[in-house]
Amino acid sequence: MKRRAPLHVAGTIRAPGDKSISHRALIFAALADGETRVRDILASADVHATASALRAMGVSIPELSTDFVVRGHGIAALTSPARAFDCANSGTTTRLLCGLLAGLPGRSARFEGDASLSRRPMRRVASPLASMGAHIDFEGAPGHDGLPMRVHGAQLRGTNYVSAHASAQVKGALLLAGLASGVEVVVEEPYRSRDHSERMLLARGVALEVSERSVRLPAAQQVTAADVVVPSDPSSATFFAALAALADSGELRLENVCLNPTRTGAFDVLQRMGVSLDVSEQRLVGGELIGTIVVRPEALNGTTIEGAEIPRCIDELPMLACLASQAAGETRIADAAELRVKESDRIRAVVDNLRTLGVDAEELPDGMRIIGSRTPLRGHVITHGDHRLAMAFGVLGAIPGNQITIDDPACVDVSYPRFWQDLAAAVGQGDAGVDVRQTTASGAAVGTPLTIAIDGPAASGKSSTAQWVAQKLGVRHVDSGAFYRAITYLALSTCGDPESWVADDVLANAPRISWRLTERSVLPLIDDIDQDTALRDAPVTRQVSRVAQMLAVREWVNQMVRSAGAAVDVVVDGRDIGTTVFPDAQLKVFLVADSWERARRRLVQRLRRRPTDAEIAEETEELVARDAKDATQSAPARDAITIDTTTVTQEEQVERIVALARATRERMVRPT
Ligand SMILES: Nc1ncnc2c1ncn2[C@@H]1O[C@H](COP(=O)(O)OP(=O)(O)OP(=O)(O)O)[C@@H](O)[C@H]1O
Ligand SMILES: Nc1ccn([C@H]2C[C@H](O)[C@@H](COP(=O)(O)O)O2)c(=O)n1
Repeated sequence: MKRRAPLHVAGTIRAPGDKSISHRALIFAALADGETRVRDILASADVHATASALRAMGVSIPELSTDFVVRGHGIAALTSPARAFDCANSGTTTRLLCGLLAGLPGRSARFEGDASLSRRPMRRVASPLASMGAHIDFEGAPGHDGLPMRVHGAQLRGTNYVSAHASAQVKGALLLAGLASGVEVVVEEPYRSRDHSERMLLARGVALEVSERSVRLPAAQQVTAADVVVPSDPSSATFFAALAALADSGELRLENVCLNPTRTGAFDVLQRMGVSLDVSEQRLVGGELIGTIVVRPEALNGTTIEGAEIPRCIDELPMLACLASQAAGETRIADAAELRVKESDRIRAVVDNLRTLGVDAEELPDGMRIIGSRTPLRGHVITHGDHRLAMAFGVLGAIPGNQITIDDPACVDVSYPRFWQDLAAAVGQGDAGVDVRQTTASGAAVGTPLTIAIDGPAASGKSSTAQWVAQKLGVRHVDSGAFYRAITYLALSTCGDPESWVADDVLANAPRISWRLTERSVLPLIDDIDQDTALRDAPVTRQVSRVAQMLAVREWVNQMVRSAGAAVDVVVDGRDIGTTVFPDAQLKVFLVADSWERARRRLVQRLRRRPTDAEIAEETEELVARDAKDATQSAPARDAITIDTTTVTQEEQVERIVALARATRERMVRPT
């Protein structure tokens, strides 16, 4: 089938710093006694997790920027962190620092992560470390070998570890454990995995012996400080190489790309599929080969990707699979079972999404089979919060004629925060400031986020319904009332008599409030701690309406809520979400219920028993009084759909909103 409009791709892309090298730049700087200047680091969520963890161990690391200096004090000076490491979504942070901590006698740390990271297996690092004498406890359910885990550092024995997988994270963890305990470590792998650790350690005076499939770290090695310039990440550059390959005309120049041979498998695959790639300006910087790649479109053919090539392109496989959906013939990916334990089960997620879009794709135990075609692709992609899925399908969404929405475009922050702007620029949508998620050159909606506003009076069921709807749709939930409650909670202890509260004093506490995503819900944190129960207590509930009347506080909450709900599919609940906070929400619902019924539900929720009529009557009075205090900001938006829930079950109202959301999404993907 013919495309509706040609795709012209042009310009120069300098993809962000390499993620693997960025983590290691910080870690090796922390091991050295001296200053390390770090330039062009990837300042993404994953790398922030490593930086925070190292700071908590006493290393001086300023805010990440394009040029900064890390001051390490040597391995012996590393301390136990005062709080658990928040590894967020980062497997590299977890596995590498697990190795380092395990080899530091007398130190210990608890490792925590988000839901996706907590599902990922850690035994692959814990087992070889345990064979060296390390103590690692998994604190989750019995049999669960993921986070949370506690690592107790010890003086380890040397090891000669023969690994069943080619894994740079396992290899890196063992080398760090050996460095920390000063013992010999030999790691043998079935294929050569990424060798950034080896290159960087050699450049820092460590006497490593490296051969094709093994590395030997002699005992008692010191790491010296050495400046780093981080090259562009070839995994990130691959998205743009694929985009250029899919174009009808133009050429894209990818600058400063890391061409380490353990990382360039995807470029080999692209060439085999017929893509024209010219590599020039090659040079060695800090032990890494760097160069420029110019990509031009060509007719694409399917291929087979398997065996030793897999570790060299493991992170690029989602993009290569998406590219295969546009190539002539069949593409087969095998020997890649590792994909199932990445940020998502990337075999299942890629195949499911391709099939949703209309591609003939089949899941294999260790890979997938894809039959290419040029039929326009339509549908909604579920990323499971996986950055590489968002970007791979984002590239397909940029092809004219395709209509693809993406549930969580913001998850690209993990490795490529500027991805959507760079994509917009490459497909000729003007300045890098243009957001390709809104529309592409083809007019296709590429991940235009769906915003659902749920407003209504107290105890009408907003937050529980919003949370349930968000869960069913697989999108984010933000409870705006929780932010009013958080700032009220702090005012209670810092602002004296509530009668004399003024906005400036109340807002002085705002810097102590942040938010974090747990599962799918945004949680306000106070001094980094979740105070959920206290926020629902009577003292806060009694004063929160007063605070919610302060215009400056409303502005602050609106900003917090907008930042928590920006650029992702989201359900937000409150009083003025559809009118003020997200007036452009595509779906607005206003929940109402008889005040007696609302009071009854609130009491059931609070008392966990059937309330008496007298109790309900008293609670009804309080609710009505609260409604009056919140009345100014609580009117329904003109385009809101009002649902009276007095006589329906909560499940029914959730189903109704989910159906409305699906219909809304359908209209967004296929505008009439
Ligand atoms: N249709 C329904 N039938 C029975 N119970 C319901 C129904 N809808 C909501 N509920 C229950 O009512 C209680 C109050 O709901 P919820 O806390 O979500 O209200 P809210 O509007 O967010 O309240 P607030 O504004 O005070 O935060 C919850 O226990 C919820 O499960
Ligand atoms: N968008 C919002 C959300 C909440 N409020 C007010 C209403 C209440 O007084 C208070 C707490 O809300 P709840 O948790 O009970 O939903 O915050 C508001 O004015 N605007």
